[in-house]
Amino acid sequence: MSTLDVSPELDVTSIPSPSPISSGSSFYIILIRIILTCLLCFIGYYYLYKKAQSMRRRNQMIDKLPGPKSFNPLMGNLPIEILKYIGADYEASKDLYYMLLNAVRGYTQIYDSDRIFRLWLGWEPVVILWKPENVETILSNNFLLDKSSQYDLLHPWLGTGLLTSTGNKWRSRRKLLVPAFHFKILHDFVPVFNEQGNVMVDRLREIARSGQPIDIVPVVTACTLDIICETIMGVSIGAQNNPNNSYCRAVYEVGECFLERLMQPSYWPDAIYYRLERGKEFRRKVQHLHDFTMKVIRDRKDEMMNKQVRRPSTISLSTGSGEPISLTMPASSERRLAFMDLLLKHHINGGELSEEDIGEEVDTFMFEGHDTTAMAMSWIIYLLGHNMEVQDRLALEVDSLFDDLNSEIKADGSNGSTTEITLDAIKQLKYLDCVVKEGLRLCPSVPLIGRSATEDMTISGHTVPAGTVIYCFIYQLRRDPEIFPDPEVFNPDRFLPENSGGRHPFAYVPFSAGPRNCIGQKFALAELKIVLARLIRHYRFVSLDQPDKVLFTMEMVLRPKVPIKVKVYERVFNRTPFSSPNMVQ
Ligand code: HEM
Repeated sequence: MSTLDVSPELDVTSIPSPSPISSGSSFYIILIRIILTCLLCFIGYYYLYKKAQSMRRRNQMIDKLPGPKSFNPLMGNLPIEILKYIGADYEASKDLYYMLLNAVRGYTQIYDSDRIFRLWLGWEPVVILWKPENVETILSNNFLLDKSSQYDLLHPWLGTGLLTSTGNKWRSRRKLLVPAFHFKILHDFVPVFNEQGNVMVDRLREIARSGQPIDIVPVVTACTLDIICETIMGVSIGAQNNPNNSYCRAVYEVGECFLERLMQPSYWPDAIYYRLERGKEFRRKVQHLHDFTMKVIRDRKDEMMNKQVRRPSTISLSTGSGEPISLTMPASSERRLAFMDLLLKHHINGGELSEEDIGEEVDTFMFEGHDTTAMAMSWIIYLLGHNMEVQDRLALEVDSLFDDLNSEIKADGSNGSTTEITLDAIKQLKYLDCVVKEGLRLCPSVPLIGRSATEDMTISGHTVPAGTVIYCFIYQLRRDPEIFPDPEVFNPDRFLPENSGGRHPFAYVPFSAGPRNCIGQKFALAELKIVLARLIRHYRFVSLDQPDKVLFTMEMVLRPKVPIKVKVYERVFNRTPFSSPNMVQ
C-alpha cells in the first residue's frame, strides 16, 4: 500500500473559512506596514533634507572664504588634466603630486593678504592657511585633534596607532607612549645612531673613490631604516649592506600602494579597491609586514617571559612572492633596549596594551620614523652641497669634537678607533643645530598638516564650518619674508639666539606643535645631528643640480621630483685644518 492510500480524502468543505478576526489582523498588518514605510520615507527624506540643508549652509559659508571659483560641481578646482591620471600607477602619480603642490603654491601668491584660502577638491572643500597666528589657533586647540580623512587610508597598514587614532584612544596612547621618548631612553639609542652613521661613512668611501655622483636619497634612507628597525624593534635588517633587502622593498612597496590609492579617488571605497588586483596586492603586502611585526613581538615576548638566553639568529617570513623577508635577531647579551621592549614590559605587567596594540604602534613608528628623517637628512646634505662656506664652518665645528685631526681616520682613510658622539657632545655643536633647523625650515619633511574641524571656527574673520578639512601649509609658513628675510636663502645664522628672538612661536613648526606634535622630535634631531656630524667629519658634499632643477613634490613627505645628484669627496687630514683644496676625489 502506498502512503498516499492512507491519506484521508481532502474534504474542501472542512477548510475553515477565514475568521473575521484573522482578516482584521492582516488588515492591521498591512496598515502598520504602510505607516512604517511612510515613516521610513519621511525619516529618509528628513535626513536628506537636513543633510542638503547643512551642506548648503556649509557651502555658502565656504564660498565666502577667499578662493578660486569652482570650475564645476564634480571637479571643483581640480584641473581637468587630472583626469589623465585615473588608473595611473605610483610612478605616473608623481607628476600629479608635483602639479598639486605647484597649484597650491600658486594660490598662496594670490591669497597672500589673509594667508587663507579654500579649494574645492571635487565636491569636498579644504581650507589652506599659513599665517602663524592661524596655525597656532589650529595646532594648539585641544579639541581639534581629528586628522583629515586621508589618514584613514593608512588604517589597513597602521591600524589606529598614535598617528592615526583620535579621541580617547589617542589620548590614552599618547600618555602611555610619551615616557618611551624620554631623554634618558634616547641615550640608549645613541650607539645605534653612531654605528649606523659609521656604516654609511664606510659605504660612501667607495662612492667617493669611484668619483661618480650619486642620488643621495636611497643611501640616506637605507641608513635611517636600519636605525629605526634597531631602535624600535631591536632587530637588524642590514639595509645599508643590502639595499635590495626584501624587508626594505616590502616597506617601500606598501608606501607606494598607499600613495597611488591616495591620488585615485576611485580607489578610496574599500568595496572597489579590494576587488581590484592592486588592492589585493596591497592587502597581501600589508599582511606580510604585519605578520613580520607580530613574529618579532612574540619572539621577544617569549624571550622576556621565559628569560631565555638567545643566540644570534635569523628569522624569516615568506612574502608570498620572491625571497622571504629576513631579519637578524642579536644574541641576548648584545641586545640593546628597543622601544618595543618598553611596550612589552607594560603588556607583560598587565598593562592595557595587547600584542596587537603593540603591533600597530610598532608599525606606526617604523612608518613615521624613517622617511621623515631620511628626507630631512637628504635635503640638508643637498643644501650644504650648494653652500660651501656653511659646510666649511660646520666641518670646523664638528672637528672640535675629536681629539686631533687624525682621530677616527687611519692613514688609508678608513675608520680608525671610532669616537662615539654623545648627546652631551651634540649639545656643544651650536652651528650644527642651526644648520639642521635651517634645513627643516627650507625643506620641511611634512609640508602639510591636516585637521578636521569639529565645530564652526572663526579664522582671520572668516567662518570655517564644522566638518571642513583644514591644512596648515608648513611649506609656505617658513617662506614669509617678514619673519625670515630672504626666505629662499640657506642661512643657518638666522637661528642663532641673537637673530631668532621675538619670532612668533608658530612661525617655525617642522615637527608640528601643540597636543599632537611629533612625539619622535628629540629622537629625530639626535639621529640627524649624530649621523650628519659623522658624515661631515669624513666628507665634503657638492650638489650638482642647480636649485631651479630640483623640484619639490608633496608625497607622504616632501621629496624631490628627480634624484638629488651629489658628488662626495673624501676629506684628507694632513694635520691641516679643513679647507677646500683639502679633499680628494
Ligand atoms: C625630521 C624628522 C621628523 C619630522 C619632520 C616629523 C614631523 C612630524 C609632524 C609634522 C607630525 C604631525 C603630523 C600631523 O599632525 O599630521 C608628526 C607626528 C608624529 N611623528 Fe614625527 N617627524 C619626524 C620624525 C619622527 C620620528 C623619528 C618618529 C618616531 C620614532 C616620529 C613619530 C611620530 C608620531 C608617532 C607622530 C604622531 C603623533 C601624534 O599624533 O600624537 N616622527 N611628526
